[in-house]
Amino acid sequence: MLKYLIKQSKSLLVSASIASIVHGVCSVLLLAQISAALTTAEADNGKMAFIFAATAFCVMVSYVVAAILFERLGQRAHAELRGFIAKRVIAADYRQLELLGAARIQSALSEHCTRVAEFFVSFPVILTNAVVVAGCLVYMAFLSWQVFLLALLVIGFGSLGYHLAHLRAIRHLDIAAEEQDNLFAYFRSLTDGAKELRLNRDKRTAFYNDVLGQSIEKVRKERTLGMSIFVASAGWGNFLIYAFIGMVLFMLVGDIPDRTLIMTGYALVFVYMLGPLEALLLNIPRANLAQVSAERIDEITRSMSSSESQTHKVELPPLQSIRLESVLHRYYHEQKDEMFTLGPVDLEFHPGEITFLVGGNGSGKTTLAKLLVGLYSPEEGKIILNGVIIDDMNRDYYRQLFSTIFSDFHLFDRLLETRHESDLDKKGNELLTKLHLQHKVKIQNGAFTTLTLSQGQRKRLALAISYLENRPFLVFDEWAADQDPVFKEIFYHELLPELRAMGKTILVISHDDRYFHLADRLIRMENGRLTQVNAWPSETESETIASSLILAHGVV
Ligand SMILES: Nc1ncnc2c1ncn2[C@@H]1O[C@H](COP(=O)(O)OP(=O)(O)OP(=O)(O)O)[C@@H](O)[C@H]1O
Repeated sequence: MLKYLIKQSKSLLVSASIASIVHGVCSVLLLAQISAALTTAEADNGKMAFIFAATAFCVMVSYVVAAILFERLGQRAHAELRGFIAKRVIAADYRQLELLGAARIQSALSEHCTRVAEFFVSFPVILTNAVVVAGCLVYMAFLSWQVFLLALLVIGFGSLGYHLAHLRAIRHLDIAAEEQDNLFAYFRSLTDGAKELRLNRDKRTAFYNDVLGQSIEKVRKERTLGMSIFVASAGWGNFLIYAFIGMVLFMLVGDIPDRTLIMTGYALVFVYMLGPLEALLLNIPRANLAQVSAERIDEITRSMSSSESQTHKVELPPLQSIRLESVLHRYYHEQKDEMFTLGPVDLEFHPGEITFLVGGNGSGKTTLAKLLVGLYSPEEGKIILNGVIIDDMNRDYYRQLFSTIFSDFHLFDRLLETRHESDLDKKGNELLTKLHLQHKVKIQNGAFTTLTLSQGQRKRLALAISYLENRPFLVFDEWAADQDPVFKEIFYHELLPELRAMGKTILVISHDDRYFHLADRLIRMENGRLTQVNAWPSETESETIASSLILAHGVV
């Protein structure tokens, strides 16, 4: 991931790095000039002052340029990452997203993204200070090769200690990053489960103490451990530096004649080098944290594979028929080591036909609908549209035939239409009136004035959107379940026949046995299998089917 970001902003990164290196080099030159001014007896003060001022100016300019460029780089990386993950989420196979879960995606989009972007804040600090430290070492080598060799020895020891610490620390940071994904799921429960938590004190206490609190604590503990190991290794580095200074001052320099002069030069270099070294040791762990987050993002985006090609076609073919041939799908439930199998299903749909899909809870109705509309690809069997087999190459195109309202539907706050029809607002508001919503919500400039509606009203709004989408095939998954009796009547007796008259193909998943007789065809699902395909049930027949459903579930 870091490599991808670096590649995306190559020129900006190169410019920012050059500015950082110039800043580091100029800082060391400044040091050399200060040292020379202090230790050289006869010197051309005017010339030295001029060079000093020019170098100081370069330090200032290179610092500002590097800081601005890296800030831009950081913000760009953040935006790129968010865009990259969002695009992957949009393109991912729906089933992969279900398996991955919303929490992990949220965690990648928020926290992990921020940490990776922070790399670009740490990077200039690391780069500039590494240049200053390297420059100081070179300057020391210039003063004395023995001191330089000693410095290399110290750096060798420091790096070894740092590497060992790094291996251990990364393990803890990885555990923290993994737990953070769970934490995001619990954060969602805080808002999604707000009613339940308020109504039940025990649930609230147990949720906080045993679930959320423990997860927060685990992230805190593991991250603290990981970062403490890094900080300890920074301390080890600091200790080595002082040991190095001590050895140079008291052992290497010893009682040489020009001791004071030489000592002044060294002392200056050491003092000058300490700040950058500390900054270096502190910022490397941050870069490591970014690396851990980048790996996590990689892992999450890798599991969002997309086997399908995205459609670019705008025109849809006239729907003649959709045929499901021996279509099969399986869910594997890991915890219970259980498998739910839907199918093999054979079914055919034609335009202007209302099909009711009925069956008990968990029998597989929604799963069949997801297969039909192309959200799942069949594990076995095939779906055939107008004689053409649907596969990964054309499934996205095929999906554009459908407008669906599943029970867990989502309402966007605006009509997301790329066909910019000028009278979209007018058409939308007429539909809202038709669905008795005109006093609750309006469409203005393509956006809904509010979404704070009752569940039944939200479903009517979703229905209005389905009308506007004007797709040939409509799927309603227990749409009428939240409607009052009056609107249920309107839905089954007026809206469905009207949609059929418009030539739409309609699949209605329903438990409303009173209306089964209104279907052109009634199909029944039981434990993943279609047990009955019934054309044009009469009113008495639909009552019989309803009672057989009740008997099948022992509800009498
Ligand atoms: N996303 C999923 N991952 C794993 N298993 C699932 C998933 N969705 C449904 N299942 C399982 O598949 C079975 C059928 O579920 P489905 O939602 O299709 O039933 P349904 O007939 O629509 O039920 P209901 O009338 O309650 O809406 C259930 O036993 C359920 O446990």
